[in-house]
Amino acid sequence: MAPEPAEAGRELVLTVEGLNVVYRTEKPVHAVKDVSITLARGEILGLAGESGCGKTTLAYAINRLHRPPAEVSSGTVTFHDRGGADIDLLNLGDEELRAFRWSKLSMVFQGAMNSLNPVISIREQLEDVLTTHKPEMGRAERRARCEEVLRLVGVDPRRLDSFPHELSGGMRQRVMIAMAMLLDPQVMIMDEPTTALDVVVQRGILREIIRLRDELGFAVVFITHDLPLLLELSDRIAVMKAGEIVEYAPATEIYERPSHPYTRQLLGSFPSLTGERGAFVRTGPEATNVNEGAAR
Ligand SMILES: Nc1ncnc2c1ncn2[C@@H]1O[C@H](COP(=O)(O)OP(=O)(O)OP(=O)(O)O)[C@@H](O)[C@H]1O
Repeated sequence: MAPEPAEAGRELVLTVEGLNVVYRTEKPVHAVKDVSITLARGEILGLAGESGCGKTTLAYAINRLHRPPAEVSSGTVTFHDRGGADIDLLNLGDEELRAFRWSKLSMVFQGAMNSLNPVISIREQLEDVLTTHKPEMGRAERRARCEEVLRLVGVDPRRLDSFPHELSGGMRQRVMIAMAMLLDPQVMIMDEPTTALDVVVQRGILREIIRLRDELGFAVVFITHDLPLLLELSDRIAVMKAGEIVEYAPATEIYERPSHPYTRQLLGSFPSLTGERGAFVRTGPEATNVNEGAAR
């Protein structure tokens, strides 16, 4: 499937072309099949599909985080840097890759909140990212940046001296999002970032993500099996089935005119989407009142 041309006037930040990922196990699993997607600057791209369809494998491969037995058998991933340079992600050396991750593209994983080190304070864990990537940064500046990102995600900076177990699950996940934002990346890949949280907390965090995207202009690949949530959040949606992207269109089009039978089936499996069409509210960048919409 050829990548969709960028919408008029929208500059691209990421292009994935013909990507194939295979798990080289005894019986090889072709988990990602000829996937081509583009991500525009500031865009929220939703990646939908049932468990096991290959969403996580795709996200890992984009950021070169896949490990054997997973192998990218063909395809390209190109990052279009702010300065105009194109970065061929699949061919970066290890050092370049380390410098690239977090600073240009960061990831918030499924259950990331549990990956915080329990015996190290939030401050130390955030500062560690800065010391590694920006060794030139002074102590005061580092502290200020950590406070700033916590504020951005709605966590009181006084929490910096807390340990992970002293924070609720929602707060820990916000801390992980803050960490992903520390170096001001151009792209964030979020893999089921709120699935483990209750609906109210989930809504709050999603509202923050939309607001921050509007303010800071980063692009997001948002992965979830929760299609109703993606319809509200995303500009475009790619629907994945058994490793393939079977439909790829603006969220409104997916909702109003789903063309693939599998998309229709997915939409049909969410009772909240099958009622009065007028009840549905989109909260994309064009929506006038993003916060109110997302709060529903
Ligand atoms: N280490 C592995 N070895 C072999 N096959 C794997 C491995 N990891 C994943 N797979 C297979 O690859 C396919 C895609 O899995 P993946 O985890 O990417 O799907 P997903 O859509 O992200 O699912 P979920 O929403 O449950 O995380 C599945 O068939 C899965 O069984």
